[in-house]
Amino acid sequence: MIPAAQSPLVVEDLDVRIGPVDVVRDLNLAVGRGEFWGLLGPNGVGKTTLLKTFAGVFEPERGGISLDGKRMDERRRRDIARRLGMLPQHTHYAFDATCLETALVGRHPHIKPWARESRADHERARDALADLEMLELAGRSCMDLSGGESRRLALATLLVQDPQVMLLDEPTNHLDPANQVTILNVLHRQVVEARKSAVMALHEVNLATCYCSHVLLLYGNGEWDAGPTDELLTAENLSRLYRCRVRLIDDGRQRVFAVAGGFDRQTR
Ligand SMILES: Nc1ncnc2c1ncn2[C@@H]1O[C@H](COP(=O)(O)OP(=O)(O)OP(=O)(O)O)[C@@H](O)[C@H]1O
Repeated sequence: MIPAAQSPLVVEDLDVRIGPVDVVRDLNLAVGRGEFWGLLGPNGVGKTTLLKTFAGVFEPERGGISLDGKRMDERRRRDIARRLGMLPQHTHYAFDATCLETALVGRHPHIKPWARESRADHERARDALADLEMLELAGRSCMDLSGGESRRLALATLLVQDPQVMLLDEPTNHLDPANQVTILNVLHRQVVEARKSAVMALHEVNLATCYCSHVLLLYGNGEWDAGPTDELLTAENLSRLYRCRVRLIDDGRQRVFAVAGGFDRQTR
């Protein structure tokens, strides 16, 4: 087992609260290289708030976060941006730029202020757009994209940034099932082949089962559970998590979780 100190993202004794919502109490976690963590919990439990805390942009009540062995609050923002990147839940583009120019913004933490992006930076941006099946849109304005295309462009920009730690807030938002699989395959390759570390908030439990090596479950009132996906993603835990009855369906080829309401009606 990798010692926690060598994990790119280490969370120690963390208490997070927003308004009246107790997000976590005493959270301890080490996200290692090659680990893909799923962050699951009901609406409003604090997944986005916790990701923002991991990114160093939301202040915890207690405890701290270390990035590559150094406390986050001792690092400069530019240094953090070279090591950690976040895909926010919503994608808004403030400037009318092409998709290629927008993706190139991901290189900014790596180049000197006022310097131009290099040929290698351009190649990296084109490769990321190609990975997200968006190369044909490279010259299109980012203002003219559909919801799903905007989402894929935001993810391409994150790939161009190339951080060790990726924080992903519902990356599959706005995407049809095929595109969900496309982008999760890209992210999974980043994690497994390039040995990156990812924490991804999502609501699609069956995608978490397929892609995540570990899960962090937020139950509300500061309660949480963390560990390997195989151990923690059970019908019992999911029923408690979402406060509705969840069943495991296993046809011998695939195991899927289903909310029992609709399923019960079909099989009665
Ligand atoms: N700036 C704020 N001030 C006060 N409360 C806030 C603020 N931002 C968010 N909240 C509240 O904090 C709680 C947690 O919000 P958060 O967005 O982290 O939840 P979430 O688990 O990501 O939700 P969802 O699954 O719906 O995206 C919610 O009740 C939300 O209304």
